[in-house]
Order: sequence, then structure tokens, then C-alpha cells
Amino acid sequence: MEDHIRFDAEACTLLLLDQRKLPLIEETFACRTVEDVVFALQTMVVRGAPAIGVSAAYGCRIALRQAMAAGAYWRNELERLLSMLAQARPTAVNLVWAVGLMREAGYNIQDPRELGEVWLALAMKIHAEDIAMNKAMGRFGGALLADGDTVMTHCNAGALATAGYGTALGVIRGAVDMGKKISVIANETRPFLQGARLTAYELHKDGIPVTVACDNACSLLMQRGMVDKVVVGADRIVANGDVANKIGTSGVAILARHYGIPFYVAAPSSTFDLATPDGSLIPIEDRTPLEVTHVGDTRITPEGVPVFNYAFDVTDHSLITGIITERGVLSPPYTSSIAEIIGQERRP
Ligand SMILES: CSC[C@H]1O[C@H](OP(=O)(O)O)[C@H](O)[C@@H]1O
Repeated sequence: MEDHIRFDAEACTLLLLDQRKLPLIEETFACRTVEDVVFALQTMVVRGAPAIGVSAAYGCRIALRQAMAAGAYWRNELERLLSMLAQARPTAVNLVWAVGLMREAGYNIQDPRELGEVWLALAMKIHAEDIAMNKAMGRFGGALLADGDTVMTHCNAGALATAGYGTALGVIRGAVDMGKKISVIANETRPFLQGARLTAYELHKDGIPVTVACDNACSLLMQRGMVDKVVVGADRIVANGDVANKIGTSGVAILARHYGIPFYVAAPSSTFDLATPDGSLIPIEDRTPLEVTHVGDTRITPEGVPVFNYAFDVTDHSLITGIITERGVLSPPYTSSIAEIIGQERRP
């Protein structure tokens, strides 16, 4: 599934497999303007921190084409569009990371046509690098799983959340590629159901045994010894190793600690935010109540009753057994291992 994000350079159009409609309908959503890309990000046509970053990189190229219609004022218009793009979703640091890389690459280029070529090449490099990083994580993380393990995961940190192969699911694919028999428990992950709809879709297509579990079953499954390890993705990992990930992740981590089950996070270096010292400062996205009040088009809560719909929570670094990256597996104390391994900044 390395083609769910495609860019038609001639038409300057971003083509996305519409994840709102999976697993029942496979349909492409076309983004011809920055407004289309922002819509796709905010409504989760495309979602997942690395996939958000790759889509935003192509979104910058679209912004440039759009800005050139402003003639002599194209730079001002471009900056307005880039700012709109960078603010589409607040938690996954990959979004501002990608837009920042594009801005940096184009800082001194005066000719918009030259800038367009530079930005297209960089977006394609970010795209290819993400897949390569995921496969490296698969090798490092796959070695941590044992033949016969049942691995719980939360949300979707697979090919659909990245440019391809996946982070948490990349670790599972890496172990399978090593010849290990791995079964997966996919927490359904209300309210958007990334686990039930997307992780189950990916792994079933790959022939990897997967069972969908209600989020509420987590403790029972662990208590009964049905979970050997937990591997999840991340949207932002900060300097002390605190991790922002899909709502419910911190609860899974607390339960894993209680039952003595190793809890791993898999994420590329582009998901780290070393400028933020700890998880209390990570912006947590507050999404539309409609995702909670409705399942599809069916209302399930009484009119007039308010709901919470925080999209992420923060897992304390003390609950994390290891952080799997493309540069190796980080161990506690994370403040020093992150500074040592991730702090050596490398550009794609
Ligand atoms: C490989 S990072 C995927 C990460 O992003 C998901 O959030 P969303 O579906 O809202 O974009 C979730 O936190 C996953 O772990």
C-alpha cells in the first residue's frame, strides 16, 4: 500500500486514497488547491503523522502554483497559503516539520519556476525517505518481537498513516519478513475507528492474522495473558520521551505496565520535537463532536448532550519500554538517548 499518496506533477494535483470511506469503499480524493489539502487533512481523508507530513510537502508545491496567480505578489500569497497549510492540524509535528523544510529549501530562490522544481524534488524525497525509514524501523523493531507473539496496537500506524509500510505496523511487517509468526490485536479506536477500519484492512490484505477488539477489552485481554507486547505509533515525541498519540494510548500504556507487558513506540525522526521539553506542552487537537455523537449518519447520543472529542493523549515516558526509530531503538533515560540519537539533525 505504497500508493495511497500520489502526486500528478503535470496536473499539480495530490491524489489520496480516501481513508474516511475504507474499508468498504476504495476511492481517490483529488486535491487541486491548498484549501483541498487542508480539507483532506482536517477531515482525515489522509491522516497519520508521517502521511500528514508527506501530503503537506506536496501541498506546498500546490500552494506555489496557486500563489503564482498573484503575479508580482506571489511570495506574500505563498506565505499566506503555507501558514494555512501548517495550521491544518495541531498535534502531529510532521506537518510543521515538512512545511518548515520546504520554506528552508526555497528561502533564497527568486524564480517561482525554479522553486517549483526544487520543491517537487524535495517532496518526492521526503516521500521516498519515509518508506525507507519505516523499513529500517521494521528491521530494528522486528528483532524485538518473538516468534508466536500476539501484539496489540492502537489506532492505525500502518502504511495508511505513512508513505507506506508503516511505523507500528512496519515493526509487525518487519518481524513477519524475518519469518516470525505474529498475530495482532487491533484496538478499534473510537471514535474514528482507525483500528477497526484501517489496521484491520491493511493486515487482512497482507494475510497477517488480526483480531479487532473493543477499546474497553484491553484490560481483560492483558489480564488473560492474550497480549505479549504492545506497539503503537506517535504523533509527537518530545525531548524527555513523552509521546502524544491517539486518544486511549496512555490508558493502554498504564494497563501494560500494570500487567508487566512491554510497551513500544515506533516513530521516525521526523516525529520528534526536541524544542518541546515535556508532554504537558503538546497541543492536543479537539475535534468535531459529530465524530462522537454519530456512527456514520446515525446519531447515538441525545440531542443537546455535550461530548468530549480529544483526538490525542500523552503517554508518560516512564511507561515506555523502548522507542523504535529508523536510527535504532532508544532506551531510557530518553532525555539523553533522544539527544544523542535524534539530536544529530539529518535532512532528507
Ligand atoms: C504513524 S503515526 C500514526 C498516528 O496518527 C494517528 O492519528 P490520526 O489518525 O488522528 O492522524 C494515530 O495517533 C496514530 O498512532
